[in-house]
Amino acid sequence: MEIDRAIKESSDRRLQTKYNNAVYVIQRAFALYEFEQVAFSFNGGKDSTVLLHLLRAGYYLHKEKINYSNGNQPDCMLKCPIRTIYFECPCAFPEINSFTYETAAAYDLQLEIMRSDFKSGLESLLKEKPIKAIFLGTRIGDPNAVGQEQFSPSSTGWPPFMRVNPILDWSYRDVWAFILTCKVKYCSLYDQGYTSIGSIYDTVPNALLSTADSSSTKENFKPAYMLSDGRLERAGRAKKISSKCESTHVLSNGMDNTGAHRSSFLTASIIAVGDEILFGTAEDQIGATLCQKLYATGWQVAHIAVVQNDVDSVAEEVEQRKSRDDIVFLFGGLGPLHSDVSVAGVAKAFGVCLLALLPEGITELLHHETLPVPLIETAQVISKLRMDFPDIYIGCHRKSRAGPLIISFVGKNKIRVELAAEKLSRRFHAGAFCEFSCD
Ligand SMILES: Cc1cc2nc3c(=O)[nH]c(=O)nc-3n(C[C@H](O)[C@H](O)[C@H](O)COP(=O)(O)O)c2cc1C
Ligand SMILES: Nc1ncnc2c1ncn2[C@@H]1O[C@H](COP(=O)(O)OP(=O)(O)OP(=O)(O)O)[C@@H](O)[C@H]1O
Ligand SMILES: [Mg+2]
Repeated sequence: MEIDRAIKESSDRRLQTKYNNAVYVIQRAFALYEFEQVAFSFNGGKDSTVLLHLLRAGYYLHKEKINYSNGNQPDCMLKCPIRTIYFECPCAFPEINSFTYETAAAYDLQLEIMRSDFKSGLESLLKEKPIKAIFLGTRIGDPNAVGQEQFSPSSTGWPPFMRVNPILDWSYRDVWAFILTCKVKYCSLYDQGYTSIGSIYDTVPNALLSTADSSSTKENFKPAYMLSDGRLERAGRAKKISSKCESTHVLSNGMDNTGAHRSSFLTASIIAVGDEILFGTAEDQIGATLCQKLYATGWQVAHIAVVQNDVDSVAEEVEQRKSRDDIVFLFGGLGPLHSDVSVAGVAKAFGVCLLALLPEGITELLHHETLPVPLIETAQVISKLRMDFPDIYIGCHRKSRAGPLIISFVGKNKIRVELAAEKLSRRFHAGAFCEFSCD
């Protein structure tokens, strides 16, 4: 099979691993479901083009396992008559439409054309056909990939089916390495500088591939596979500028979809997490420095915020900024202390779980060179103290990266505050605290 052979003959070890894993997922899906129970969601884009050829390879290898012979068919045309769903939209690029139709015909894909929105289209299709699993070319980094795994049931409110995402962990570079290594056809728009394709209203060539110089009148673009930083794959896609104003998008050519000019800067936002900044006991020094550095490198800082050490406050701020800005910086609240909730807040904003907390018994690894006690040990003691003193606010911060940990106790009853502080100091050896002050 030509795809399998091209990958095996290539010297790209990373691509071989990605290919093997994806084909494994596909073969497991073919083993789990009957052939008529699976469908392929194909839209002519680069990711679904990669998936098409992986499906062909997976289908061939699956069939081979159950002693199937494909006769004398030339293998570059190996068909995969899988049920294929295409949501055709009047706002699709004509090049995308024709590529989808031509490819479907070339590989004998059993095309089901849908002209409604995804959800209602799938609802009616699933009533008619015995579909249980749908292959998608979703990749980590796509806006809708958050929280998904290689096998992910459809979301609540959607008809029930399994989403199978064989290339979920593929990078932009992996996608192009596959396409170029296997020499498969792809939609012509990618040769004109488009790096991710949506509708004609929200997609332009990626400005990072522009070859324009001031003398030429027409702007030319390098092909998509020349984009060196895959993180900027969606730079040619419109950005929703406000959740309240769904219909207004900003394109990277500086125009919004109403034709008005807007800033063509990439935008950043900065979130500082720290009660101490809000109490006025510490100053945020990082934010201002970051603004200067970003501005100097051509970014526009659209927003800077300080939030409490509180999971929901962090989640709310991240949630709002992530859909508006190209990058969100967050600092503070990242250690092992009870008040360090930033990572949990970010996970909540993305609707995912935290993959790793720290296992017990690695306290020595967390020893901070200027702290006489491992930070994690302090964290445990303070957590316990918070249970004993629910009436006292216990905050922790450091003035600088190398500075000592400042633990503050705030409460209405001075005796209780002193008692809490004393209880803390008794838990550590003499000299662990270099200073003790009471306002
Ligand atoms: C076959 C198929 C299944 C989908 N299943 C889900 C789903 O279970 N949950 C969901 O929120 N969106 C689902 N979507 C919608 C996608 O998450 C996403 O909105 C879509 O690919 C469009 O991306 P766009 O909004 O950038 O055009 C599905 C889309 C397709 C084509
Ligand atoms: N109109 C559609 N019809 C069928 N499937 C679709 C449609 N739009 C998206 N999908 C599915 O969602 C996946 C992810 O879409 P996405 O736009 O990120 O990728 P792509 O179109 O393959 O490539 P690109 O990122 O270059 O646009 C597709 O690979 C496809 O499986
Ligand atoms: Mg697309």
